[in-house]
Amino acid sequence: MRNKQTTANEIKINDITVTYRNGFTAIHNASFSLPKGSITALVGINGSGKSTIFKSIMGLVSLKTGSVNILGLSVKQALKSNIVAYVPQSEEIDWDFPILVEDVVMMGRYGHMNMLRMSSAKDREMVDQALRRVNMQDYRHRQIGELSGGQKKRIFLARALAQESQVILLDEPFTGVDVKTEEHIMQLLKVLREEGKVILVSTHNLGSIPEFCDRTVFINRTVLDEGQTGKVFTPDNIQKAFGGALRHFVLSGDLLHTDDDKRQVTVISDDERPVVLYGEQHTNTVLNQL
Ligand SMILES: Nc1ncnc2c1ncn2[C@@H]1O[C@H](COP(=O)(O)OP(=O)(O)OP(=O)(O)O)[C@@H](O)[C@H]1O
Repeated sequence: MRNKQTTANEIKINDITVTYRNGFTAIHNASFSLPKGSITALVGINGSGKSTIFKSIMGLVSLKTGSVNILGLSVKQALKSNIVAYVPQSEEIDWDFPILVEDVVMMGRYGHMNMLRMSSAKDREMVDQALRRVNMQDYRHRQIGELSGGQKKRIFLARALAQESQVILLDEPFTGVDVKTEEHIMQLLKVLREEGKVILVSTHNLGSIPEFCDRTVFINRTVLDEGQTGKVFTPDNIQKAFGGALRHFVLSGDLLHTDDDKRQVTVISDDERPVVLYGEQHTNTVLNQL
């Protein structure tokens, strides 16, 4: 039986296995929790199952084993209650579809409207507010397809804000965005965390994880490790998750020191923002982002 006491303050992924129709098992026996008022990074190589985890939380794939509990509700109940918002990867969207920016954001309000989808003053106010929060109010009458990659991301984030959801899932929010937009999105996510939202972000920007994610889940078709970023974001786990799939530079010995100091600088990069480690091999500490 569902125990509201232990799950109402978190999303609980419990031993899930997802097998696609072609028989491929993308995720097996994965378990982790996402507490309210936290930002969690979902980290793994291409094809490790990050999008499949998102789809499991949104009820878009059926589970072969296990369960997903969202703040005390089943996935079906959570979707019905409109408490889960999703910011998709850019590739998933047909940008040629003719639709205005403000209409994309208004889509976040659909769950609050009746069947005729007539927007109320409150709906319009929430759209205005959401556009202001992502600093895109001047673009509301533009076609979404005319915006840059970073601007499109902000509009989809605005749609999630307009939805007033409890849970925000962001699939690669920093891909193709400039540093300023990345900073802006991170600041906004921090504010949403303070508001008590549950935020799950898949990202290849390893360097920004210690800066803004309280928790990290490393996956490769199952959970390799998970917990507070300060504890689990270690060189060993990064290596375990990415193996040889990372760009890896080590500066040591003569390049750094004139004495026999054994400490070295290690720069590990999956995509854009690298993670920088300093210390002796295996005792490196994360120096945070460059
Ligand atoms: N509809 C599907 N049918 C069959 N296999 C699928 C389907 N969707 C995804 N897969 C497979 O499941 C695995 C996990 O895919 P998923 O999209 O979850 O990975 P990901 O970690 O999000 O990857 P990326 O970082 O490239 O976005 C991949 O091997 C993929 O080919």
